[in-house]
Amino acid sequence: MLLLAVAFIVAFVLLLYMVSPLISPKPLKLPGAHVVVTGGSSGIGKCIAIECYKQGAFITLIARDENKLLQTKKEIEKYSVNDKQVVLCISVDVSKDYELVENVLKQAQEKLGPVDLLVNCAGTSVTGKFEDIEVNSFERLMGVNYLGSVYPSRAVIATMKERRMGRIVFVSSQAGQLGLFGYTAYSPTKFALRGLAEALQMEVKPYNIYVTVAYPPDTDTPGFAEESKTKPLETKLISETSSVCQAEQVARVIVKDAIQGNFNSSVGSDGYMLSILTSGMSPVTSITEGLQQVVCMGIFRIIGLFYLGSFDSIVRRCMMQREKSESADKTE
Ligand SMILES: NC(=O)C1=CN([C@@H]2O[C@H](COP(=O)(O)OP(=O)(O)OC[C@H]3O[C@@H](n4cnc5c(N)ncnc54)[C@H](OP(=O)(O)O)[C@@H]3O)[C@@H](O)[C@H]2O)C=CC1
Ligand SMILES: CCCCCCCCCCCCCCCC(=O)[C@@H](N)CO
Repeated sequence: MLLLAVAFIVAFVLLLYMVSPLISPKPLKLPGAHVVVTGGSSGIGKCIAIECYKQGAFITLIARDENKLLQTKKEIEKYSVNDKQVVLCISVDVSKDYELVENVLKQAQEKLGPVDLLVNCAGTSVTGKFEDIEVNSFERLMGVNYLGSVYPSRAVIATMKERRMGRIVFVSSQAGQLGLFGYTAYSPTKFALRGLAEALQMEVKPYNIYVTVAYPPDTDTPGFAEESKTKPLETKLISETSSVCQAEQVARVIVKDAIQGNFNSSVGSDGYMLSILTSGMSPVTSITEGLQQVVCMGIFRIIGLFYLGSFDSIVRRCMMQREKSESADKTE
């Protein structure tokens, strides 16, 4: 009986592997490809642009600050692998006016050809207690992080469908996989990207277009330094659970996953566990990935419950500390 069950499982797994070429996309060829990176003038976006440029791609950088763009262009050009390569800069706010975003992307495509890979990396964060975050910050973050990814994607998708090829990356965050103290304005914008990516992937898969959602951990960038200035103590302590990554490393992983057309892109062991744990109804891009999810999800939930317990106790300790020092202040 046991033997029969084992034989059945083995046969099932073999069958899965036989059909695996049907669900695994063909890798994207970066040499000569046109890669657009929003938020490409700083941090993770800049490193993604450098990584693609090193592999022979033509780059369009999109961000608001022109000086930062030009400086980054110079920095990237140091890594050229042939003399035809171009780095184009476009100064535009990705979150304000759809028509404008569509226009500048049209111009970029006239110069460097149709977009092969779009990386939506422009984003920003605000941390604080729910009641301390300015009301307009909720709207602003949704604008930049969510709509700022919708607009460029919406602007390139028709051409990608016509060409029956293309890749779109959404840079979410580990805070787009679980909600943490201090991230009431930021997390929802990153969760939203996951919903967008799942729905879009189902629409465009028959057109050979693949969508990737990246969930980076805390990463050493100018944006992270800015965020750290006003981060609540609770958020700091909780985040220290996992260490801060280098932007180059995060970028390498994202570019590799985008090339392979993986739906999910995560960094490190926490990232791996979180992605398995939150895989839900997201598409799989390899049999191995599906099997890992089936086998590991329960165990990772148990580990996750311990993490949640420790986060709750951090929050409680901070609250008690605060109340103690407040009452001490009053009695003085
Ligand atoms: N660093 C981290 O710890 C993590 C970051 N992330 C995500 O990764 C992405 C990049 O983060 P990071 O590298 O730290 O960020 P940085 O702040 O270092 O860079 C942000 C980039 O986005 C551009 N940008 C911001 N707002 C707009 C806008 N409205 N229109 C166009 N461009 C804009 C900025 O240029 P300019 O200001 O000139 O427009 C800049 O190029 C973000 O989406 C972030 O949420 C995810 C997980 C962890
Ligand atoms: C089995 C499950 C294990 C779970 C481990 C969870 C560890 C959580 C650490 C979360 C760190 C928050 C990252 C946010 C980064 C970000 O987006 C901002 N820095 C942007 O600037």
